[in-house]
Amino acid sequence: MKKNFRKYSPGKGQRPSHEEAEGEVRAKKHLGQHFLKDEDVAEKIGDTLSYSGYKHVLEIGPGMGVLTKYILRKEIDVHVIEIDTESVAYLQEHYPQLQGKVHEKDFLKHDLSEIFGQEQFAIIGNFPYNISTQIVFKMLELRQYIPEFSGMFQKEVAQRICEKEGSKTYGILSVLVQAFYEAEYLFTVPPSVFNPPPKVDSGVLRLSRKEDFSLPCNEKLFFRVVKTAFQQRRKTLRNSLKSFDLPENIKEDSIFGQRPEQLSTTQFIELTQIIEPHAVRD
Ligand SMILES: C[S@@+](CC[C@H](N)C(=O)[O-])C[C@H]1O[C@@H](n2cnc3c(N)ncnc32)[C@H](O)[C@@H]1O
Repeated sequence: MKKNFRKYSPGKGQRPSHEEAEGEVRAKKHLGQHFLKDEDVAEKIGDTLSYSGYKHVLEIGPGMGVLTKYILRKEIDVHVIEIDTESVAYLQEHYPQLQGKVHEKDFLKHDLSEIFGQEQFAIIGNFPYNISTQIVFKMLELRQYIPEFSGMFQKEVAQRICEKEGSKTYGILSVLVQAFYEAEYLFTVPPSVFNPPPKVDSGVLRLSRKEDFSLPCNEKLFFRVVKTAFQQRRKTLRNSLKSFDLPENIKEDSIFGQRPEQLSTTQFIELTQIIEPHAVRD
């Protein structure tokens, strides 16, 4: 990591400190606002997408645009979605090239087909940590439109998403994301590069959708099996998955004798295939 962090400045020259700068957005805790003040980190995050194989990028939560400005340098159509009216006004004033592409909406509630139709788009962001899990679940729901996803989460969340089986932090997010995406933990970012600084380290990851991302099992059932198994993660699968009306001839030493954190994504798919003929259809 470089030592001389450059201060954040939206093209108006250096300022004594972020807190003192006039006309900037006041950080609101309930919106998870921790503004990045280090240009090198912002540029590095901007470089985490490949910008190929799709025409559009959506940035979630641009705030004052510190990351946006690096995405705008790429040859790609950039849209941003921001819930905070004050940030939206700031972006409209400082980034005229975003005209018509700043969506003042809640990412979790907005229908993104209103922006991109049925076209493919990548997602990037320094995400609001208070809704990180919901962001990942929405991305999974829309996976057929999202070939690439990168950005910053609380370090533990980023690590959990990329974790492999056998670890204590391996869980629902790891299995569900890795069923459809290659997940890479890229680098750690310290609290000192934010204003206000969060209490914990942050981590940047990249998710690249697998070429064949349709599972060889009932996908709805796969989600249910994974979630149910991890709700009682200390039980063996034969106990935690009782509600699924399992086959009667389960052997002790089979996959069902294991705990969920021991199973790879592929084994969860196999498990779903075994359960599928017995599962009550919804
Ligand atoms: C951690 S800050 C990052 C801001 C900016 N990208 C940066 O790096 O300085 C998260 C941003 O997400 C925005 N945000 C929070 N909840 C949101 C939601 N549901 N939909 C869209 N934006 C949201 C906040 O207003 C804030 O600007």
